[in-house]
Amino acid sequence: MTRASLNKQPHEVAEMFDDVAERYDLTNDVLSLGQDRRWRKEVAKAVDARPAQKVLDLAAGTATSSLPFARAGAYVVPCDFSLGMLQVGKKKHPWLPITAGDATRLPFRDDTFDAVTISFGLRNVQDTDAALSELYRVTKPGGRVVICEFSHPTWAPFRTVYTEYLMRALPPVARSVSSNPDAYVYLAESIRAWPDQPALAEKLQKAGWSKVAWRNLTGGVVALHRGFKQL
Ligand SMILES: C[S@@+](CC[C@H](N)C(=O)[O-])C[C@H]1O[C@@H](n2cnc3c(N)ncnc32)[C@H](O)[C@@H]1O
Repeated sequence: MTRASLNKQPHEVAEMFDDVAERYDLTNDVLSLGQDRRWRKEVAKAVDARPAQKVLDLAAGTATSSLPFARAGAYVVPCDFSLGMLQVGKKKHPWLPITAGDATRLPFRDDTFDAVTISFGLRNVQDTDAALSELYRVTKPGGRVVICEFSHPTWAPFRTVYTEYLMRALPPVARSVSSNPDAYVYLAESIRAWPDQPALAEKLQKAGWSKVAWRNLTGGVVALHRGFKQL
Protein backbone atom coordinates (compact mmCIF):
# COMPACT_ATOMS: atom_id res chain seq x y z
CA MET A 1 0.00 0.00 0.00
CA THR A 2 1.34 3.44 -0.92
CA ARG A 3 1.33 6.42 1.38
CA ALA A 4 2.66 9.73 0.11
CA SER A 5 5.07 11.74 2.20
CA LEU A 6 5.08 15.49 2.64
CA ASN A 7 7.37 16.01 -0.36
CA LYS A 8 4.36 14.83 -2.42
CA GLN A 9 6.18 12.89 -5.14
CA PRO A 10 3.60 12.79 -7.95
CA HIS A 11 3.87 9.02 -8.56
CA GLU A 12 3.40 8.33 -4.82
CA VAL A 13 0.40 10.66 -4.59
CA ALA A 14 -1.23 9.09 -7.68
CA GLU A 15 -0.62 5.54 -6.39
CA MET A 16 -1.95 6.43 -2.95
CA PHE A 17 -5.21 7.65 -4.52
CA ASP A 18 -5.35 4.58 -6.77
CA ASP A 19 -5.29 2.51 -3.56
CA VAL A 20 -8.13 4.36 -1.83
CA ALA A 21 -10.29 4.86 -4.93
CA GLU A 22 -12.88 2.09 -4.36
CA ARG A 23 -13.89 3.28 -0.89
CA TYR A 24 -12.93 6.94 -1.27
CA ASP A 25 -16.44 8.46 -1.20
CA LEU A 26 -17.62 6.33 1.73
CA THR A 27 -14.48 7.10 3.75
CA ASN A 28 -14.96 10.83 3.10
CA ASP A 29 -18.49 10.79 4.46
CA VAL A 30 -17.40 8.93 7.61
CA LEU A 31 -14.26 10.95 8.38
CA SER A 32 -15.84 14.35 7.76
CA LEU A 33 -18.82 13.33 9.93
CA GLY A 34 -21.06 14.06 6.91
CA GLN A 35 -19.77 17.66 6.58
CA ASP A 36 -18.41 16.99 3.09
CA ARG A 37 -21.90 17.23 1.60
CA ARG A 38 -22.42 20.70 3.07
CA TRP A 39 -18.98 21.82 1.87
CA ARG A 40 -19.79 20.67 -1.67
CA LYS A 41 -23.03 22.69 -1.65
CA GLU A 42 -21.05 25.78 -0.66
CA VAL A 43 -18.53 25.17 -3.48
CA ALA A 44 -21.42 24.89 -5.97
CA LYS A 45 -22.83 28.21 -4.75
CA ALA A 46 -19.41 29.90 -4.98
CA VAL A 47 -18.71 28.61 -8.51
CA ASP A 48 -22.27 29.52 -9.57
CA ALA A 49 -22.03 27.50 -12.78
CA ARG A 50 -24.57 28.46 -15.46
CA PRO A 51 -26.03 26.31 -18.24
CA ALA A 52 -23.56 25.78 -21.11
CA GLN A 53 -20.63 27.30 -19.21
CA LYS A 54 -17.40 25.30 -19.33
CA VAL A 55 -16.14 24.31 -15.89
CA LEU A 56 -12.88 22.53 -15.08
CA ASP A 57 -13.02 20.41 -11.91
CA LEU A 58 -9.33 19.75 -11.35
CA ALA A 59 -8.18 16.86 -9.12
CA ALA A 60 -11.75 15.60 -9.47
CA GLY A 61 -10.91 12.09 -8.28
CA THR A 62 -14.07 9.94 -8.53
CA ALA A 63 -15.91 13.01 -9.96
CA THR A 64 -18.22 13.36 -6.95
CA SER A 65 -17.06 16.98 -6.73
CA SER A 66 -18.04 17.52 -10.42
CA LEU A 67 -21.70 16.50 -10.07
CA PRO A 68 -23.14 19.82 -8.78
CA PHE A 69 -21.81 21.62 -11.89
CA ALA A 70 -23.30 19.01 -14.24
CA ARG A 71 -26.62 19.33 -12.39
CA ALA A 72 -26.51 23.11 -12.92
CA GLY A 73 -26.36 22.45 -16.68
CA ALA A 74 -22.69 23.36 -17.13
CA TYR A 75 -20.27 21.36 -19.29
CA VAL A 76 -17.95 20.09 -16.57
CA VAL A 77 -14.63 18.41 -17.28
CA PRO A 78 -13.37 16.29 -14.36
CA CYS A 79 -9.57 16.00 -14.58
CA ASP A 80 -7.19 14.01 -12.37
CA PHE A 81 -3.90 12.08 -12.60
CA SER A 82 -4.95 9.02 -10.57
CA LEU A 83 -6.23 6.50 -13.09
CA GLY A 84 -7.70 4.44 -10.21
CA MET A 85 -9.84 7.38 -9.07
CA LEU A 86 -10.85 8.18 -12.66
CA GLN A 87 -11.88 4.58 -13.35
CA VAL A 88 -14.19 4.58 -10.31
CA GLY A 89 -15.57 7.94 -11.51
CA LYS A 90 -16.15 6.61 -15.04
CA LYS A 91 -18.03 3.58 -13.67
CA LYS A 92 -20.26 5.77 -11.52
CA HIS A 93 -20.83 8.60 -14.02
CA PRO A 94 -20.17 7.27 -17.54
CA TRP A 95 -21.61 10.38 -19.22
CA LEU A 96 -18.97 12.75 -17.81
CA PRO A 97 -15.96 13.70 -20.03
CA ILE A 98 -13.45 12.35 -17.51
CA THR A 99 -9.92 13.40 -18.49
CA ALA A 100 -6.47 12.28 -17.34
CA GLY A 101 -4.13 15.18 -16.67
CA ASP A 102 -1.54 16.61 -14.31
CA ALA A 103 -2.40 19.86 -12.53
CA THR A 104 1.04 21.28 -13.30
CA ARG A 105 0.78 20.61 -17.07
CA LEU A 106 -2.90 20.78 -17.94
CA PRO A 107 -3.94 19.23 -21.26
CA PHE A 108 -6.12 22.24 -22.23
CA ARG A 109 -5.62 25.33 -24.38
CA ASP A 110 -5.28 28.84 -22.95
CA ASP A 111 -8.54 30.67 -22.08
CA THR A 112 -10.82 27.61 -22.28
CA PHE A 113 -12.98 27.60 -19.13
CA ASP A 114 -15.50 30.03 -17.64
CA ALA A 115 -14.72 28.69 -14.19
CA VAL A 116 -12.03 26.44 -12.73
CA THR A 117 -12.27 24.75 -9.38
CA ILE A 118 -10.38 22.26 -7.25
CA SER A 119 -11.73 20.56 -4.12
CA PHE A 120 -9.37 18.91 -1.64
CA GLY A 121 -6.83 18.55 -4.42
CA LEU A 122 -4.44 21.51 -4.35
CA ARG A 123 -2.87 20.41 -1.04
CA ASN A 124 -1.76 17.19 -2.74
CA VAL A 125 -0.09 18.82 -5.74
CA GLN A 126 3.68 18.94 -5.31
CA ASP A 127 4.07 22.38 -6.93
CA THR A 128 1.15 24.53 -5.71
CA ASP A 129 2.31 27.64 -7.56
CA ALA A 130 2.57 25.80 -10.89
CA ALA A 131 -0.97 24.44 -10.46
CA LEU A 132 -2.34 27.92 -9.68
CA SER A 133 -0.61 29.31 -12.79
CA GLU A 134 -1.94 26.49 -14.97
CA LEU A 135 -5.47 27.08 -13.64
CA TYR A 136 -5.03 30.75 -14.53
CA ARG A 137 -3.76 29.95 -18.02
CA VAL A 138 -6.77 27.77 -18.96
CA THR A 139 -9.36 30.23 -17.57
CA LYS A 140 -11.05 32.71 -19.95
CA PRO A 141 -10.45 36.41 -19.20
CA GLY A 142 -13.24 37.40 -16.80
CA GLY A 143 -13.46 33.81 -15.51
CA ARG A 144 -13.18 32.66 -11.92
CA VAL A 145 -11.44 30.17 -9.68
CA VAL A 146 -12.79 28.53 -6.52
CA ILE A 147 -10.49 26.50 -4.30
CA CYS A 148 -11.96 24.32 -1.58
CA GLU A 149 -9.29 23.02 0.76
CA PHE A 150 -8.76 22.04 4.37
CA SER A 151 -7.43 24.99 6.30
CA HIS A 152 -6.85 26.17 9.84
CA PRO A 153 -9.66 26.81 12.37
CA THR A 154 -9.57 30.43 13.48
CA TRP A 155 -10.74 30.00 17.11
CA ALA A 156 -7.78 28.71 19.14
CA PRO A 157 -9.71 26.31 21.50
CA PHE A 158 -11.48 24.72 18.51
CA ARG A 159 -8.16 24.52 16.65
CA THR A 160 -6.71 22.49 19.55
CA VAL A 161 -9.64 20.03 19.61
CA TYR A 162 -9.56 19.70 15.82
CA THR A 163 -5.80 19.03 15.74
CA GLU A 164 -6.31 16.30 18.35
CA TYR A 165 -9.03 14.79 16.13
CA LEU A 166 -6.74 14.88 13.09
CA MET A 167 -3.70 13.37 14.76
CA ARG A 168 -5.30 10.90 17.21
CA ALA A 169 -8.90 10.00 16.35
CA LEU A 170 -8.82 10.10 12.55
CA PRO A 171 -6.20 7.36 11.90
CA PRO A 172 -8.04 4.62 13.92
CA VAL A 173 -11.39 5.55 12.33
CA ALA A 174 -9.73 5.45 8.89
CA ARG A 175 -8.38 1.98 9.73
CA SER A 176 -11.94 0.68 10.03
CA VAL A 177 -13.29 2.12 6.76
CA SER A 178 -10.50 2.78 4.28
CA SER A 179 -8.69 0.34 2.00
CA ASN A 180 -5.42 2.22 2.74
CA PRO A 181 -5.55 3.66 6.28
CA ASP A 182 -1.97 4.98 6.03
CA ALA A 183 -3.21 7.42 3.39
CA TYR A 184 -5.16 9.11 6.17
CA VAL A 185 -2.02 9.64 8.23
CA TYR A 186 -0.75 11.57 5.20
CA LEU A 187 -4.09 13.43 5.15
CA ALA A 188 -3.64 14.61 8.75
CA GLU A 189 0.02 15.58 8.24
CA SER A 190 -0.61 17.41 4.98
CA ILE A 191 -3.46 19.44 6.50
CA ARG A 192 -1.23 20.54 9.38
CA ALA A 193 1.54 21.61 6.99
CA TRP A 194 -0.77 23.47 4.57
CA PRO A 195 -0.60 27.33 4.32
CA ASP A 196 -3.22 29.19 6.32
CA GLN A 197 -5.95 31.30 4.70
CA PRO A 198 -3.95 34.55 4.12
CA ALA A 199 -0.89 32.63 2.89
CA LEU A 200 -2.92 30.75 0.28
CA ALA A 201 -4.59 34.01 -0.80
CA GLU A 202 -1.13 35.46 -1.39
CA LYS A 203 -0.19 32.50 -3.58
CA LEU A 204 -3.31 33.07 -5.69
CA GLN A 205 -2.39 36.72 -6.16
CA LYS A 206 1.16 35.79 -7.14
CA ALA A 207 -0.23 33.45 -9.80
CA GLY A 208 -2.10 36.41 -11.33
CA TRP A 209 -5.58 36.06 -9.81
CA SER A 210 -7.29 39.31 -8.83
CA LYS A 211 -10.02 40.22 -6.29
CA VAL A 212 -8.86 37.28 -4.16
CA ALA A 213 -10.98 36.60 -1.08
CA TRP A 214 -11.84 33.64 1.15
CA ARG A 215 -14.62 32.36 3.36
CA ASN A 216 -14.27 29.85 6.20
CA LEU A 217 -16.55 26.83 6.50
CA THR A 218 -16.96 24.88 9.77
CA GLY A 219 -14.92 27.47 11.65
CA GLY A 220 -12.01 27.28 9.22
CA VAL A 221 -11.72 23.47 8.99
CA VAL A 222 -12.24 24.23 5.30
CA ALA A 223 -11.69 27.49 3.43
CA LEU A 224 -13.11 28.54 0.07
CA HIS A 225 -10.77 30.87 -1.81
CA ARG A 226 -11.91 32.63 -4.94
CA GLY A 227 -10.32 34.89 -7.51
CA PHE A 228 -10.87 36.30 -11.01
CA LYS A 229 -8.85 36.52 -14.20
CA GLN A 230 -8.96 40.11 -15.32
CA LEU A 231 -10.64 40.95 -18.63
C1 LIG B 1 -8.74 14.16 -1.92
S1 LIG B 1 -8.94 13.82 -3.62
C2 LIG B 1 -10.20 14.96 -4.08
C3 LIG B 1 -11.15 14.42 -5.11
C4 LIG B 1 -12.38 15.29 -5.40
N1 LIG B 1 -12.03 16.61 -5.87
C5 LIG B 1 -13.26 15.40 -4.19
O1 LIG B 1 -13.53 16.53 -3.74
O2 LIG B 1 -13.73 14.35 -3.71
C6 LIG B 1 -7.48 14.57 -4.29
C7 LIG B 1 -7.24 14.24 -5.73
O3 LIG B 1 -6.16 15.06 -6.19
C8 LIG B 1 -5.54 14.35 -7.24
N2 LIG B 1 -4.24 14.97 -7.53
C9 LIG B 1 -3.20 15.18 -6.70
N3 LIG B 1 -2.17 15.74 -7.34
C10 LIG B 1 -2.58 15.90 -8.64
C11 LIG B 1 -1.96 16.45 -9.80
N4 LIG B 1 -0.70 16.91 -9.78
N5 LIG B 1 -2.66 16.46 -10.94
C12 LIG B 1 -3.92 15.98 -11.00
N6 LIG B 1 -4.57 15.44 -9.93
C13 LIG B 1 -3.89 15.41 -8.77
C14 LIG B 1 -5.44 12.94 -6.67
O4 LIG B 1 -5.20 11.98 -7.66
C15 LIG B 1 -6.82 12.81 -6.00
O5 LIG B 1 -7.76 12.17 -6.83
